[in-house]
Amino acid sequence: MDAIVNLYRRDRDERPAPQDAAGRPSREDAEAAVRTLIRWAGDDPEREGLLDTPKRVVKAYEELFSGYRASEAEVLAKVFEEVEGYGDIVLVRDIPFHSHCEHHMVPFVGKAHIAYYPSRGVVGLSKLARVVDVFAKRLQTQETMTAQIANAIDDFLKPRGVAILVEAEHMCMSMRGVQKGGVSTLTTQFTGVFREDPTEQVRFMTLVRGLR
Ligand SMILES: Nc1nc2c(ncn2[C@@H]2O[C@H](COP(=O)(O)OP(=O)(O)OP(=O)(O)O)[C@@H](O)[C@H]2O)c(=O)[nH]1
Ligand SMILES: [Zn+2]
Repeated sequence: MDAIVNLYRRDRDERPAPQDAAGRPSREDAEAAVRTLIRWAGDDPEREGLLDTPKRVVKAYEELFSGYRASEAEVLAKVFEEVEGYGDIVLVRDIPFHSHCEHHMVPFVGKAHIAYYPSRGVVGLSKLARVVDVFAKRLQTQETMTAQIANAIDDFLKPRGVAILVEAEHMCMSMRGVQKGGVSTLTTQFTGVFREDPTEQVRFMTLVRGLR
């Protein structure tokens, strides 16, 4: 388990800063690349219905991959130190997200469930959903995304522990390739008390699956 966590930490540390725009192609270059892909798919980028498509696709990419220009540090910067006697799990479940796998650049779509045990403070609940999007809106694997979310909350909040469950359907498995629709992939990451104490993991899973 430690080896896996360390792998992800190393992976995260060695990534080029996502905000670094050096070497980024121009908008015109990106639009030309879309025209090439349209031709590769077998259509004519000069026909009426497709004329504005490269522009739209590039604009959509700005939105779908906005995570490269977002920072978990900014999202999690505001910690409320006052917990006023609360010392149990905070769980925010069913956070919807959509991401793109780094293998095919095809969407994977699902939900994240995030819990932490506060120690020195809590964050606004929306920040947990925002931190999901920081990482979801980049190219990656579900495993990496799960680890990155857990590590970010661990690093910035310094809680007694973090537990994350991510469940998603990968369109690269349903729309192409093996063509198995409706398959769920579940990934988890536990730190601190959740990693050390299996009963806390069970409690987390029970709360995630519990009363609706
Ligand atoms: N572990 C992991 N695998 C993923 C994820 N997203 C996609 N994949 C897998 O990435 C693999 C890529 O396999 P390759 O053999 O290199 O590519 P491929 O020929 O397109 O594979 P097929 O999807 O089996 O057709 C596939 O097995 C995908 O199911 C992810 O988030 N995590
Ligand atoms: Zn894929």
